[in-house]
Amino acid sequence: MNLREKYNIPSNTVITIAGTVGVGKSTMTKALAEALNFRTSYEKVDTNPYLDKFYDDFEKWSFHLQIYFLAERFKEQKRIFEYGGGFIQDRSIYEDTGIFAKMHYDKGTMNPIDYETYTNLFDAMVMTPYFPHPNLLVYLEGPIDNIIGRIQERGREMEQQTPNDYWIEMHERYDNWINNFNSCPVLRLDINDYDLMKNPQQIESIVERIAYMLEQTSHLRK
Ligand SMILES: Nc1ncnc2c1ncn2[C@@H]1O[C@H](COP(=O)(O)OP(=O)(O)O)[C@@H](O)[C@H]1O
Ligand SMILES: Nc1ncnc2c1ncn2[C@H]1C[C@H](O)[C@@H](COP(=O)(O)O)O1
Repeated sequence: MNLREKYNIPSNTVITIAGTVGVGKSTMTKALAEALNFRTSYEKVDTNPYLDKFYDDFEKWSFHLQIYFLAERFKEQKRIFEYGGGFIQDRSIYEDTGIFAKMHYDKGTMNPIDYETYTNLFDAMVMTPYFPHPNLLVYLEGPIDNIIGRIQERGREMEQQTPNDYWIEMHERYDNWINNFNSCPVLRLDINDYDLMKNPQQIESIVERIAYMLEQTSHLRK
């Protein structure tokens, strides 16, 4: 019996993992998908044709990058729907607009016309009754110093070369964003409360908490 069966998690569940860059979403996505025998939907970083250019020149490339991410996530959304759920998704679509696009608009590195075009497109695509929201958003959070340490250790050059102020501002914005988020149920996990790299068996207690949240919010399922 796998953990999904043990904790009575419906096989069509969709769980999205959210949190700032480097907090551990991909690691959590992999561990949860293995534990629950679910499919994964990862953010493609290595094959993203805009990401390096974006970190080199935010102003020039922020609109292109947002459009690219929106298209990629929408395709993934369609794939999840076609399989009938049973997915762990690495980063939610909500963060694109709620964190990244907004942050660059506020900083002046995404121009107001591009921002309006992007948010109109996002709202038309996502904020419709036809868009299936995930059953649960697992939000990973932790101290900014640990997170910057992980970004440095992971070694994506463009992120390593980005000033720490960028990560600090993003971290603060995430805090505000999650406190006001209400598009689907949320389970918050502090990265200091588990270590899936040293103790992979800790995934069971996380699955247990996920199962509890899903049970508590089961009336929201269609
Ligand atoms: N519990 C942990 N302890 C130490 N390092 C971790 C832990 N979880 C993830 N990492 C490391 O932190 C870095 C960022 O993790 P990752 O899962 O890629 O984050 P994200 O997908 O949120 O950007 C990776 O190098 C990963 O190996
Ligand atoms: N919507 C986005 N806008 C700008 N940058 C983004 C967006 N979504 C992801 N990113 C960046 C941030 C990181 O450099 C990589 C991957 O994110 P990660 O949190 O490491 O999975 O893409």
